[in-house]
Order: sequence, then C-alpha cells, then structure tokens
Amino acid sequence: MSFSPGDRIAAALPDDGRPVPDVVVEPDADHLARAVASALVARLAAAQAVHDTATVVLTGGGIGTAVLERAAALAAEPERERVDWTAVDVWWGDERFVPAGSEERNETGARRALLDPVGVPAERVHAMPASDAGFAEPEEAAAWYAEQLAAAAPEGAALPRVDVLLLGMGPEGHVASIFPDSPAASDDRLVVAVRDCPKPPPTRISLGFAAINAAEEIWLLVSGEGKAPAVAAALRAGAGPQQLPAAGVHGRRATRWLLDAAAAGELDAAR
Ligand SMILES: O=C(O)[C@H](O)[C@@H](O)[C@H](O)[C@H](O)COP(=O)(O)O
Repeated sequence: MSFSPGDRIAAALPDDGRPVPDVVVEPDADHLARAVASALVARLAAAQAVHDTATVVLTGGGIGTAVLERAAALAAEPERERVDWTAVDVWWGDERFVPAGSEERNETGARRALLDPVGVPAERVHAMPASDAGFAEPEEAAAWYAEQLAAAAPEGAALPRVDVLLLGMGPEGHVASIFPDSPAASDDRLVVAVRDCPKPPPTRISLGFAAINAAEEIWLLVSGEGKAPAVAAALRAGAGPQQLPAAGVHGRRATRWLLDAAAAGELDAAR
C-alpha cells in the first residue's frame, strides 16, 4: 500500500505503547502550509471558545514561516473562521542567541509573517532573549525564559496550557534546537542553552523535551524529500530520542505529523 496526498495513516503505524501519532500528507509544501494554517486558526479559535485565550508555541524554519504567512492571509478573509489574535499568547520552541532584529532570529521572521500583520499585542509576545538583551550567557537567558513560563502557569501547574506547539524538523531529526546526541537531548530542564550547535548559528536557546511534551497538541511540520528518511525513522517503533530527537516528541492529547508527499516518501518502509 502506498500513501496518497490527504491520507490519514495513523492506523497503519506501529503500536509500541506510545500515543499513536496522527499523520496527514498533503501534495506539496504550498498545500501543506495552507492546510496547517487553516487548522491552526481553527484550533486556536476553538481554544478561545473554551478558555477565552489561546496559546501557541512557534517554530522557525521554511515551512513554519510559510504557515504563519498563510495564517496572516486568512485573517484578511472575513468569511473564514476567525481567531482573535489579540487574545493569543505566543512563545517559541527555540531561538538563535544573536542580536535583536537579526534575520537569523525566529522571532524576526514570525513578527514579519504573522504577529505584526494580525496585531498580536506586545505583552502577549513572549520572545526568547536576544544576545544583546542583557544576559551575558545563554544559560542565564534560558533560565529567565523558564521563569517567564512558570510565571504564566496557572495555579498548581509548572507551565502555561499550550494549545498547539509547532515544530519543524531537520534532515537529521532535530526538533527545536535539540540536535541528535547533544546534551539538550538528555537535559530535563524546561529551557536549555545550546552551544556548539551543528547548524549555524552555534549558540541557541531551546525548550527541552520536558516543556515540549507538556503541550496539549504538537504539530510537526515537515516538507521535502531530504527529510523523508528521518520522518520514517521517527515513526518506526523503537526510535530513540537521543539519536533522533523528533522521535521523542509526544503531545499530551495529540502528536500530528503534517507532511508533504515528498517528506512522506519513505513511510511505506516504516511499517
Ligand atoms: O533554528 C532552527 O533551525 C529551527 O528552529 C529548526 O528547528 C527548524 O525548524 C528545522 O530545522 C526545519 O527548518 P526548515 O523547515 O527550514 O528545514
């Protein structure tokens, strides 16, 4: 059996005791970005219907930024389901420890693509610190961000409720800035400093697995055939999060792999 665009193949995946991930395949990157943007707006609107506010954790990366651009375009279409962007809290899964405003920062791209066009209020935009924000070391910046998360948590909880946490994935299976066989992959802190990162820039801040996996829903956005082997490996029973961080990602209620056909190209071999 092969997977066609639009197939939902969760039932075909191995059952090794993990929450069964939901896998959705779209024909190409453009369709993927549009589909994820629609789903994101609907999911945040649904969270607002229950809680008044919604919380999303953003990713950098090509497909992640394309999703934000598509979400901003939806906000300009009044007939679409609407999210109240003034009542959305925005956090990040990882960030490059470079000066504010740098094009290398995930924050810079997200502000341009979505946050500024739709008018998310400044007090709801929880950016990870830039390298010129007054922290001498990324470890201090990471500790500060963990404090911000704790301060936003409801009584009795360690973290705020995260409705959707978006992640990209690198071709070797990294998520956020947790790279294969890196110290961050076995660090149980909520937020970690990352040094000597194999993908430039070398110094970063990242949520750890403990914070990532506290999200209600995690959506992994993956496009392109270069990532097909890592997608298949992460969905194979027994994949280890140290060697393949994407395999260590499990949302509390849902883990959704949102793929284009090229990224899904080796899923047959995963079964
Ligand atoms: O800082 C980073 O490198 C990103 O946060 C990273 O996790 C990214 O999301 C993936 O590498 C996918 O990136 P692409 O979609 O651009 O391949």
